[in-house]
Amino acid sequence: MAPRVLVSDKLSTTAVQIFKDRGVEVDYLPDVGKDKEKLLEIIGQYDGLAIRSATKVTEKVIAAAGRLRVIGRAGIGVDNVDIPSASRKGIIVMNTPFGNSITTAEHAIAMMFGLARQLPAADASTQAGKWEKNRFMGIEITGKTLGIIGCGNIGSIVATRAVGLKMKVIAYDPFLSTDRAAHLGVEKVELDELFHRADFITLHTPLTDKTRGVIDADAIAMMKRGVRIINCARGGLVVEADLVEGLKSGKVAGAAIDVFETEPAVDSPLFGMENVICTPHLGASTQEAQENVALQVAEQMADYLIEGAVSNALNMPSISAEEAPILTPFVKLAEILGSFAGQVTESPIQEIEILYDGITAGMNTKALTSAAVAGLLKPLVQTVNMVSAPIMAKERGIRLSEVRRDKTGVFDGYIKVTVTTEKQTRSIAGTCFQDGKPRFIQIKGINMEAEVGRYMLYTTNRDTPGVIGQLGTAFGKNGVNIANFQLGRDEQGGNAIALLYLDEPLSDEFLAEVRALAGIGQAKPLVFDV
Ligand SMILES: NC(=O)c1ccc[n+]([C@@H]2O[C@H](COP(=O)([O-])OP(=O)(O)OC[C@H]3O[C@@H](n4cnc5c(N)ncnc54)[C@H](O)[C@@H]3O)[C@@H](O)[C@H]2O)c1
Ligand SMILES: O=C(O)[C@H](O)COP(=O)(O)O
Repeated sequence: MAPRVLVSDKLSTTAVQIFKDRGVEVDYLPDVGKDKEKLLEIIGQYDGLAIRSATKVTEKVIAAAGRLRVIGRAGIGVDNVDIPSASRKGIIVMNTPFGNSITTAEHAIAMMFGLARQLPAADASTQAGKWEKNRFMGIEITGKTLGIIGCGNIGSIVATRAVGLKMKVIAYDPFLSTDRAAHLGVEKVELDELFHRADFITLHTPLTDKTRGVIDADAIAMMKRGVRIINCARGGLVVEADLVEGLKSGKVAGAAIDVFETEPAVDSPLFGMENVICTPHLGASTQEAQENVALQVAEQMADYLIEGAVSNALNMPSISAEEAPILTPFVKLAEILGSFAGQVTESPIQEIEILYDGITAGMNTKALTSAAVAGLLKPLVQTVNMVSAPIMAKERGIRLSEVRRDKTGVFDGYIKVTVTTEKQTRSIAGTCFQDGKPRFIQIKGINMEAEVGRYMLYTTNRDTPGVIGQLGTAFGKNGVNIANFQLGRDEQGGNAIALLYLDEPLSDEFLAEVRALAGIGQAKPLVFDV
């Protein structure tokens, strides 16, 4: 039976033609994505779902999708898809990470010009017959400072365009290496400095726990009077109520907003404000970008549904059918080791070395390395996957190396990920036991053996009596259950570490309490996709 795909958002009809040509049955129902009940009613009939940002693929939709095998996002952001739920159900989620980047960067630049010369308001006034030549005094952008928050695919394109426009470009992105910044012609700065110096600020990060509300009242307070703010990335990066206050006070001279806290945005306090430009999530809406993403998503989904080939998947490694049973647990292990390193690393990465010992040295280390790098980059680069991880590492100037060697220790084989940043070198090793479950076996050169849990806490301390006791007492006092508690140290009285496997995530307050305990060095909450 031919696989069947539902296209539930407005995609170029190129996608429909490709599905048909590849022998996939397709229903093009571009309004269904906005109709939650209808989507729930019909999703059970499909093997594939092709979407843009309007369709919300919630846990409920996934639960109703009895035969769904692949969700294809014709675009970049997948924050409208519940990926953990899809993964749990074995549904692949794929996107098209580069197809609309240029178009979105151009929209941000257009917004910048729109703000500088108040084009929408000047147009409306002129067409209303007012000829208000004195009302619309603009500013030049030449020589002005553009602050880019998030210098990935789109941010980098904005940067090069702005350099061409003779702007001074500064960027804040924890994953931007000094070399890459130099190559782009931008100055890498810390966030506070960006706020202090920028005349225009443009946002190009994913929406994560770290970036949510990055432009709030405190941030605005640090900015130059007369700053202009552009958001063509995700609603939620800017606290809209704080932006409104900033505009009212005159601190913010203008704002151009393509994405909103709630979409569709049919009502907003920003609407009608002086020098505010709003567009309805149009960043990716050009003929060229829509052709790119529609063609690519349809080809990728057909490849998978017809041939089982996987590309640009966010939750699935590219592995052949034969090697899958042996490799899959080690792919998961590699991703977890990378994720551990990524979550504890706070400065730009220069080098990643992955050591394959014993049986792992004979495996498909390309897939394992990709999984480790994807795990490492994922906390910062939402769209990274096993296919794109090595390219993204390269683009960011990160040196990547593999070392393979015969079995050296008690384990049949293990993987060790060593990350060198501008500040330090850190390593983490793990293996899989017969049960296929990943275990951490060494952190920063200290041996230990710890299971991997969804919520974990990693702490460092000096090996002195009482530190661990206080930690346990603090957990008891706060009613947070510890499922597993593993300790390790390099020598008596030396450096010690602890890994706690918790039943629930820690609150910020409790984490602050842990960090304040006497003797505790670092205390880092970790989350793993297990
Ligand atoms: N308006 C639209 O229609 C439209 C179109 C395309 C993409 N987007 C959105 O634009 C955003 C960027 O897309 P992209 O393709 O450039 O993604 P990307 O993954 O290539 O780049 C994101 C960058 O953000 C950086 N980053 C992550 N956390 C950060 C933090 N806390 N502070 C500063 N930088 C941080 C990452 O290091 C990375 O370099 C995404 O949210 C995407 O969904 C919007
Ligand atoms: O993340 C993206 O690719 C953009 O937000 C585009 O969204 P759209 O496909 O709904 O225009």
